[in-house]
Amino acid sequence: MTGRVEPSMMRQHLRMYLVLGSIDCPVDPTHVVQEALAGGATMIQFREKGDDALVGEPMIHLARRIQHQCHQAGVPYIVNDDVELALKLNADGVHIGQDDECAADVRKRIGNRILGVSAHTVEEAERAIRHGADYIGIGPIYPTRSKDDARAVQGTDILRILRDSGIDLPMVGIGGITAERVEEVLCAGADGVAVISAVTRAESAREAVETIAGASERFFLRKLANH
Ligand SMILES: Cc1ncc(COP(=O)(O)OP(=O)(O)O)c(N)n1
Ligand SMILES: Cc1ncsc1CCOP(=O)(O)O
Ligand SMILES: [Mg+2]
Repeated sequence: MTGRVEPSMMRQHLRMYLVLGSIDCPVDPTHVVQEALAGGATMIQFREKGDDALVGEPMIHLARRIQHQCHQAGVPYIVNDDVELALKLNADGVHIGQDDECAADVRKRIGNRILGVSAHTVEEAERAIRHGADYIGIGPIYPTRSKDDARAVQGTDILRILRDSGIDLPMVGIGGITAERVEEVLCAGADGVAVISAVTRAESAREAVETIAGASERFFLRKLANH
């Protein structure tokens, strides 16, 4: 990568952002990824955490396999939390939260790779911007079963509050998002949706992604037509 990713490109990557690790998937996670990519996932985050999560070589092996799938599909591959792993794999980016390594330090370590930072308030979002975030992840928007230590549910109001405060950075909503909720999340100001269970636990990950991506596309086409 020669320079930092452009905000307009970042917004496209955030449209249908799949986040997953082995514990989120009732079947082989690489199968879920393959189906999700075929359905139109626009970015993938490897988030291998939780009680029964893989560690060591098996974790690295899975991380590499998913990275290869993303590379073949031309879709950016982001590593959650583990900056060391992201650098070792030469991933396209890293996502960190408020309890992880300081975003400014991560920016220095990863150069121009994509940096995503979780934020729950205007102050956290403004700090993430100062520290060099390319996008912010906002949530949980709705109740979630995929993150034990999730903060309080924020609803879509937080997205509106952030936009009304003048924050223009690419922004993705996360937490309990389903196809039926996509429009509400985008309407409140998000550029896209990040989902785990709505895709990983769907009977068909491909159809789940197609439905979510379709709802998103319809929203943005309507927005364009109304301008
Ligand atoms: C896109 C996106 N947004 C938010 C998060 C949550 O990050 P964090 O708060 O660090 O929590 P963990 O995911 O590490 O448990 C995310 N991973 N992705
Ligand atoms: C990682 C994360 N951060 C905030 S909520 C969440 C979990 C989202 O998972 P789901 O889409 O299954 O609610
Ligand atoms: Mg984290």
